[in-house]
Amino acid sequence: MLEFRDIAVRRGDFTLTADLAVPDGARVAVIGASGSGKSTLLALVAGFLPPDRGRILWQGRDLAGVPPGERPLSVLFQDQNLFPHLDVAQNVGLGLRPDLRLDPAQRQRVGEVLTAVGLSGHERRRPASLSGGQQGRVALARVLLRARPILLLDEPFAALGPALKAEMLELVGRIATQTGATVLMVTHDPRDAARFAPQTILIDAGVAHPPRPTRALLADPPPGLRDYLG
Ligand SMILES: Nc1ncnc2c1ncn2[C@@H]1O[C@H](COP(=O)(O)OP(=O)(O)OP(=O)(O)O)[C@@H](O)[C@H]1O
Repeated sequence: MLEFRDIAVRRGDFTLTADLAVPDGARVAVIGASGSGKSTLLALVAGFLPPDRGRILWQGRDLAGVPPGERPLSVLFQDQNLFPHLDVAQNVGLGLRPDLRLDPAQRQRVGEVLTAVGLSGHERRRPASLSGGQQGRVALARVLLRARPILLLDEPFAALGPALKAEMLELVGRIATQTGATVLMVTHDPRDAARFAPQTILIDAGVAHPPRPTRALLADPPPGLRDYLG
């Protein structure tokens, strides 16, 4: 379980509070207006931002003081975190060893995850020569390879068209099932939330609310969310 216990964090004039828990293996959307604190919530879990108050616990262990690279998670942003000077296989291999000194078994594993995301035969290509969807697949292959128990997604497919985005979310769903990951996904699109996440954390007026069933939330949105959805 991922727990936000009595969390408060300030960024300039803005304060976000959170007191909630996310069950193991859950897929949870994070929605709220622009500037409501969605990325801030993920940054707390990732360890990019320390809380001013409260604790974040994973399986009962306080994550305070654990550096981002040692946290039990993978993060995917919109830019897909790909390195332009490295080829596809290297970009994926980084997920196992930042120095890329992979042993034969690890190299084989890179090949397997590239096959799993439909990129077999593209190992030597650079990210710039790939389509947006293919770049997304490279990033997801790395997530699959790392198989960390928490996956944080900050609108990673926002730049893709609707069909491709749906395909990518489907792939994320498969990877999450395969790895058993608990997923937090920031999105501006309620359709993505409905499609991907049975539960949703709504952030409104500086408060991240405990997860609620997504469909019920979208069917009868509270005033703040209704204004945002338009
Ligand atoms: N480095 C910073 N310094 C000061 N204030 C910040 C900083 N980063 C974010 N903020 C403020 O914190 C609040 C929450 O920002 P955050 O990026 O978490 O919102 P968001 O919901 O992810 O927004 P968006 O949907 O536009 O990406 C905003 O009011 C923002 O202005």
